[in-house]
Amino acid sequence: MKKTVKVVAAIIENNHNEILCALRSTEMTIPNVWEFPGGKIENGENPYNALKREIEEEMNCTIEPSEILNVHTHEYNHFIIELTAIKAKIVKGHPELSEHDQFVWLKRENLDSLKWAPADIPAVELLINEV
Ligand SMILES: Nc1nc2c([nH]c(=O)n2[C@H]2C[C@H](O)[C@@H](COP(=O)(O)OP(=O)(O)OP(=O)(O)O)O2)c(=O)[nH]1
Repeated sequence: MKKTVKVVAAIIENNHNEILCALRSTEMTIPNVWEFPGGKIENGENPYNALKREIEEEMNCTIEPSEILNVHTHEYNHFIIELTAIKAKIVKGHPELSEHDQFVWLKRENLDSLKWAPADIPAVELLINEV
């Protein structure tokens, strides 16, 4: 049976109504596709705290999560992901690249110009339709 992995991802919006998109590197699982930064929820961890921890670790900045955009389950070849997308603002620092190859800030209407991780597509569509 495939393992289900719980992942949180941050929909980080700046003051220009742009959203932070991150390119998974060639060394990561599911490489060379765009995602929202975040990572796996640890055992017993609250999703909001997990997201704050992941963003500190992977971008060296502090976020304030606000609300859940959506929760979507997607089956990949080797595992099932339950992806919780949470809206957030940066309250300290600027995103620094470590694990990702690239960051871009995009307006909602341009989000569909990227090749997204399959599990992220429902969140991307919700964001595009928020305009
Ligand atoms: N952080 C994040 N992960 C996502 C998204 N969409 C999506 O399918 N994933 C997948 C990629 C990874 O397999 C998993 C998240 O784990 P992670 O961010 O800790 O990734 P990782 O490559 O370090 O994980 P690992 O498999 O090497 O342990 O969820 C997303 O929007 N954000």
